[in-house]
Amino acid sequence: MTDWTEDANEALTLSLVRSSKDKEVLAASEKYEQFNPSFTYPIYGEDEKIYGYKDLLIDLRFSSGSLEQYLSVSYEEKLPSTSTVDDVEGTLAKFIPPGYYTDEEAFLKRVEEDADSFRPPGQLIYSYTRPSPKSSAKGKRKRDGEQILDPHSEDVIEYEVYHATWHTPGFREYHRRMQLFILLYIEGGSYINEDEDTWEFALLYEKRKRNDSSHTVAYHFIGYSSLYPFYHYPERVRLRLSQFVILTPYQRHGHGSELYKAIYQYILKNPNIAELTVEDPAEAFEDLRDKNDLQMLLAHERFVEEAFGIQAADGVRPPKKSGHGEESPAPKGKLSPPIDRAWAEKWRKDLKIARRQFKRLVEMLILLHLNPSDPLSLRAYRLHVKERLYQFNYGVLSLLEKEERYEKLEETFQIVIEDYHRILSTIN
Ligand SMILES: CC(=O)SCCNC(=O)CCNC(=O)[C@H](O)C(C)(C)COP(=O)(O)OP(=O)(O)OC[C@H]1O[C@@H](n2cnc3c(N)ncnc32)[C@H](O)[C@@H]1OP(=O)(O)O
Repeated sequence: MTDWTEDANEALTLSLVRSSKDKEVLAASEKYEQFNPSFTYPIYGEDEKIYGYKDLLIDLRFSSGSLEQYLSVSYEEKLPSTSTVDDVEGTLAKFIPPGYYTDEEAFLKRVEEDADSFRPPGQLIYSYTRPSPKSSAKGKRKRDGEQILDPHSEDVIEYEVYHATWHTPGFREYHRRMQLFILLYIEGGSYINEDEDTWEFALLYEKRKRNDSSHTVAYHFIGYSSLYPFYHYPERVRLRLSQFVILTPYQRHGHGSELYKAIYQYILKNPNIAELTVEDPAEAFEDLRDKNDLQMLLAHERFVEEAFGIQAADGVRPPKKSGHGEESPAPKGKLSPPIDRAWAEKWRKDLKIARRQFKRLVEMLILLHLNPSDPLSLRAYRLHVKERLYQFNYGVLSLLEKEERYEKLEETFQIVIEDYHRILSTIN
């Protein structure tokens, strides 16, 4: 019997299309043609299935910078249209702006035009570089030939982060093309309300030089984050990071971390913003945030000096375990429980980190050099963490009997500590 049901996540294929000139500069590892969404349930329903087709392909392409869209639906066979056969294009069309391309030739022409003219919307707030995937081959003799490549040529790729608001010219339309990625990649993600005027956005692009003598650059979209300001007493705002996405081909290359750093630097520099908070973070994002926050704190000379009681001259990193079961001497800094709360709060405010996150970071940093053979320190640490956990879970814990409450708290403590060890093991 023929199965007329297709998996919507497999049928929907996404691609970012570069102009022919821009494709020339790519390394083989970058020629990611197509990728699939993680979720399609907001579009095609809870079970992410499409009924009525065989070998269905929903080909949704984006011009890699301007995000102009092209949509084509094809299939091997289709059942005669009835109410149970899904309207593939009509359903998706409700989630993208009208006027998308359906003529491939016209779309590819647009891609070529946009590659020359597209510039990111908004203001440049942050940039970084990465070695080009091609650069590792440079300067080395190729195994299959005589050619020695020039080690000084285009070895790095630049990346730029732009800050935009609804008032940025053309941004509203741009955002309408971009927001589909939220539905496709963030579990529980939904479109934001365009009528709320105060949304802010951080947009990440790859800035790629052409191979020719013109030195033209083209911008390719990598990901973005949307942020919402809430009132913060008495006269500032707290910026809440609401959505954050890095497109599949660029994931796990440190771009999410750089976009996060860009947002954090923007907040640090802006006197109107009191702190950064995050709305309902996914686990992968929590890890990204923890890692970057910890690295930032450990690179902060003055913080490390005060926290660990070591002089900058001794190296800004806190003392590490010797690796032979012996511990280095316990540090004499402020990060030994009981913690000086006023000291911690001053740093939290200066660094504009949300309260719960800062407390977690402090707990992780204490753990970094806690001597497991010193029962007094261990006890002080346990009390320190449990006090926060008790307050955080007060609603649930207060309903339990005393014994059960202790058990639950201990259980939670062990889970938290295990997770801290996992995160700490990845940062050195
Ligand atoms: C507030 C919110 O919007 S929460 C929603 C977050 N967004 C999503 O889930 C959308 C889909 N996913 C993404 O867009 C990306 O994968 C992100 C934003 C989660 C991560 O971006 P990336 O560019 O891949 O992150 P980056 O390469 O900087 O990774 C930094 C660290 O984050 C953690 N991390 C990143 N991706 C993952 C993952 N899929 N699973 C577990 N940990 C992860 C790791 O600790 C990683 O360090 P490592 O690579 O050395 O192990």
